[in-house]
Amino acid sequence: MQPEFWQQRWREQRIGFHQDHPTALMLKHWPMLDVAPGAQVFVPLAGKSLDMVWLASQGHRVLGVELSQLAVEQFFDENQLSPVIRETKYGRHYVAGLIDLVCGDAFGLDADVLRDCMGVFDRAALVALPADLRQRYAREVYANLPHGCHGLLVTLEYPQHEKDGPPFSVDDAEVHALYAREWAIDLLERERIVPGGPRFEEGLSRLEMAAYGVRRY
Ligand SMILES: C[S@@+](CC[C@H](N)C(=O)[O-])C[C@H]1O[C@@H](n2cnc3c(N)ncnc32)[C@H](O)[C@@H]1O
Repeated sequence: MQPEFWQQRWREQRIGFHQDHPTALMLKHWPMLDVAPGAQVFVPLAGKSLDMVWLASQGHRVLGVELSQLAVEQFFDENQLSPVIRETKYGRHYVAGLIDLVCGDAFGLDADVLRDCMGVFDRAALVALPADLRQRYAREVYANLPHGCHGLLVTLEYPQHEKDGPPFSVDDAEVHALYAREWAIDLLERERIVPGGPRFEEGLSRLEMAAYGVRRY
């Protein structure tokens, strides 16, 4: 999945993954995870997700990263936020209130910039990546999060041969293979999505969404 693929999706506004509300599984499970209110929460592959607004409303500082400048600009415009912009080696940071959204490559982040992220929220991020990049993502991005960091990972599962991603199917075995050496993984909920809907699920015989609590040892 090359950056140009996503840049084009944003240019053409083919962003069916975007929700005009915060993720329901986050609203349900986040409060039980006990991420301290002042903790910074990492939101990888953030898009213009309203999850960032909700996390900030809970008192969290948010560190998002998103490749597309269009997505970043739409996020601040649509939420009536006026960001202050500064450049670092990680990209262009747009900062407003508790939210710091970096327009840059998640694979360019290091342990230094992520050192305060005691929380993580991953929706449509791991599953947006093809298999080889998922391995790099776990090894190179999650590995830079501090010990004790905890949060929520939302995945999708469906018969991969029935449809091409993204989003890709990432099953329970893969989640464990990617993370279990460094992270405690706890399946919180698995939700069956009724097939035949008008969006991505069209044509799939089975589609499930799973929410995992994750905690770095
Ligand atoms: C499927 S979307 C999900 C966005 C958001 N998490 C949501 O729930 O709406 C994936 C996003 O990741 C961005 N992206 C893809 N690869 C990236 C990378 N290497 N670094 C930062 N952002 C990336 C894309 O531009 C796209 O906006």
